[in-house]
Parts: sequence; structure tokens; C-alpha cells
Amino acid sequence: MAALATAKGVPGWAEVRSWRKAQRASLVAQCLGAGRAEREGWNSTITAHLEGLPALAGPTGTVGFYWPFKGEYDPRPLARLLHARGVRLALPVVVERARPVAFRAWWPGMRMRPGVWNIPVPDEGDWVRPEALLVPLLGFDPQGYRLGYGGGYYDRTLAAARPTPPLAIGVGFEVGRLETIHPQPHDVPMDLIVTERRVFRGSAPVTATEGSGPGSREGV
Ligand SMILES: Nc1nc2c(c(=O)[nH]1)N(C=O)[C@@H](CNc1ccc(C(=O)N[C@@H](CCC(=O)O)C(=O)O)cc1)CN2
Ligand SMILES: Nc1ncnc2c1ncn2[C@@H]1O[C@H](COP(=O)(O)OP(=O)(O)OP(=O)(O)O)[C@@H](O)[C@H]1O
Repeated sequence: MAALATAKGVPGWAEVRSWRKAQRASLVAQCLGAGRAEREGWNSTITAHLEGLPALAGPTGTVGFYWPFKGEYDPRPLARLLHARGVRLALPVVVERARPVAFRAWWPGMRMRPGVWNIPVPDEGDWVRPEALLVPLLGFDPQGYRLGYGGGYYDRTLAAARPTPPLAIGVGFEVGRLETIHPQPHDVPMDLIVTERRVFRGSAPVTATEGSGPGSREGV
């Protein structure tokens, strides 16, 4: 998909913001338009990629995931699998508007309640700090920058966790690949991005169907 036209040089935040708004709408439509069977295929391929990441091998550490919304990758099968491996899981909870999200422990069958946008959140359990975070991507670029739903919650959460932020693993579909999302100072890039096609760090493939290149990183 085309980047924002830059005839006048680097676009300002107002231009970028309205461009992102249009991109979000178009990406949601494209993703839902792909159809359920195709998305399910992408989902299971992404789960297989994630399952193999040493960072999620467990059994120590806490992995933050998310309850899927609209056409997002569904990380619930992965969460059940990691739970069975002894990995602790957590879900984001919007505790205050325009503030970082908090994470609450999740386990299969726990009590949940509807949160913002009716996304289910844990209604019991400890508040925790994940060491790794699955972050939903609506769009992403080769530098690892992401486009989400526009609340800025993940950017704020990763910024607030400095100097020891969790490993940010962006998950999304190849239809979300953009030339650039026109990163702004508040945007925090992902450490890894996983799609149905490959796992990459910036422009460097980690494990790729097209083979591992010089940028390949073993042991991530
Ligand atoms: N599945 C899933 N869970 C998630 C997220 C996500 O992207 N996916 N989030 C990732 O962030 C958080 C919730 N994200 C939210 C993002 C925006 C708004 C919101 O109120 N949006 C306003 C408009 C925002 C604006 O333009 O300023 C609205 O809808 O009116 C609420 C929650 C936590 N849980
Ligand atoms: N660390 C921060 N401190 C204050 N405001 C922030 C911070 N990070 C992001 N924001 C604000 O939040 C909004 C996020 O817009 P942006 O287009 O980056 O959202 P997004 O990354 O797609 O959303 P989300 O993370 O919710 O999926 C912007 O208005 C931005 O200024």
C-alpha cells in the first residue's frame, strides 16, 4: 500500500494522523474481507511460528497476550498451549483512559468481565509485569513500527516500562504490511514481528520460509 505522499517533504503529525485513520479503516476492511477460512489458516501458521520462539518457551516468565477483537490474530490457542507448558499468562486492562494498560494474570476458565470496547478482561487474579508481550498489529512497516487502533495504549505501556520494557512481539497479517507508518517520536518499534509468512526483526528475517539471511537471529 502506498505511503503518504510527501511532495511537501516530511508530513506533519496532523497529516500522519488522518492518513493513519484512513489506513486503519482500509486495513480492517481488507482483513475482514479476506474471509474466515483464510484468516484461520493465517492464525494457525502464526501460532506455529510463535510456539517455536525461544522467548516463549517457558516455563518461567509471564507473557502478556490479548483477547482478539475484530479481525486480529487470535492468540488464545497459543495462550492455552503456553499455559500447558507452565508459562504464566496475562491480559491487558485499560484502567484509565490515555494511560498505560495494566496486566492481570489469566488462566483458562477464569472469571472475566467486559472491559473497554466490550473486550473481556480478567475479573480476579494478581496484577503482573510481563517479560514478553504479544501486541496486535493492524499495520506494520519494515522498521518494526506498528499501527494499532489509535488509542496509543501499547506505545504508552512500552514507554512507561522503560528501562526494562518487555520483549514486544508484534503479530499481524501480511495484508498489514506498509512501506512506512511514518513513525512519530511517541511510536515504539516492535522487537519482533510475526506474520503468517515469517518472523522478522526490523527488515531482518529470523525464521523465514524464504530462508534465513545474514540478519538471521538465532536464540531470540
Ligand atoms: N484485542 C485487543 N485488546 C486490547 C487492545 C487491542 O488493540 N486489541 N488495546 C490496544 O490498544 C487496548 C484497548 N485499546 C483501546 C483503544 C482505543 C480505545 C478508545 O477509546 N478509542 C476511542 C478513540 C481513540 C482516539 O482516537 O483517541 C474510541 O473508540 O472512541 C479504547 C481501547 C487493550 N486491549
Ligand atoms: N508515551 C506517550 N505519552 C503520551 N501520549 C502518547 C504516548 N504514546 C502515544 N501517545 C498518544 O497516543 C496516540 C497514539 O496514536 P497512534 O496512531 O500511535 O496509535 P496506535 O499505536 O495505532 O494505537 P494503539 O497502541 O492503541 O493500538 C497519539 O495521539 C499519541 O500522541
